[in-house]
Amino acid sequence: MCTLEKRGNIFILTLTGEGEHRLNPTLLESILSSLRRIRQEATGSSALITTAHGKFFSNGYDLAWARSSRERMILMDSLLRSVVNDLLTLPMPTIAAVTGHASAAGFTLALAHDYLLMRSDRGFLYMSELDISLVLPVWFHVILEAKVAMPAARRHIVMTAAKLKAEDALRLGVIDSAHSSADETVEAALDLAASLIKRGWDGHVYAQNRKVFLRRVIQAVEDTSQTSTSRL
Ligand SMILES: CCCCCCCCCCCCC/C=C/C(=O)SCCNC(=O)CCNC(=O)[C@H](O)C(C)(C)COP(=O)(O)OP(=O)(O)OC[C@H]1O[C@@H](n2cnc3c(N)ncnc32)[C@H](O)[C@@H]1OP(=O)(O)O
Repeated sequence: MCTLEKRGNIFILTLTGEGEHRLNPTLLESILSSLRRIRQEATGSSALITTAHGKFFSNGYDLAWARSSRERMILMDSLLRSVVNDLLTLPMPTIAAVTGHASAAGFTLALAHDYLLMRSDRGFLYMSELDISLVLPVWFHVILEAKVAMPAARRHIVMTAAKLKAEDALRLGVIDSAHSSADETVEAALDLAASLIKRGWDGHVYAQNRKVFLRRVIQAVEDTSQTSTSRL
């Protein structure tokens, strides 16, 4: 599940518990509910930080739940698309404070934020599809293309299923900053959020500019005709 805390104009969405924070309908609906609350409660210039408890930020889709049926895979994909679309249209800056492993759909969830801060002592960013004989959904890659500039870096991430530590992710331009611990990562995210809020932007104008800046990503997220042909 997840919790939502408000500190001044900073919203902190935390994936709770010591588990892998696998993205299944229960967790995805909980995130969607929190994002709806943020839209209702935000007043003035605000920011969102998404983080997690334990050694995982999110270990990706809950394949154990979904493998039994195509319908379940499609539902999981559809709900994650909704979460990502809500993040991409949220009227405030968004920051992922990656305090643990982020795999495949969990990595994509982190990439759906405007900023990505990561702990350097533990945790990988890991597009694991090749290792688990699944095919990367096109929309996952469209997000990766928008966030990671170098083709060689994207090839390393997708075509070698690299387990990126924070120092690798920083060198490859995947993350904005690396920090010595989970607590340091959240502290840095709070500092970044405060500095962005201080600019006093109109959140709806911010969201409209992000829609221009990431228009191809939003198109891909909304285009459900591009579902992957992964093996279940
Ligand atoms: C036909 C259907 C059509 C339908 C249409 C819609 C379909 C849509 C679906 C399509 C699906 C495709 C997309 C898929 C999306 C998904 O999300 S699928 C699920 C993806 N998830 C996974 O694959 C899980 C991957 N995770 C793992 O393999 C592991 O959990 C892990 C991330 C590698 C972590 O493993 P674990 O052993 O738990 O790790 P640790 O014990 O924490 O660490 C291992 C060792 O590494 C050391 N370490 C960790 N971090 C660091 C660091 N930053 N620096 C240095 N060292 C580090 C750690 O200390 C450990 O070392 P030892 O202690 O020495 O072992």
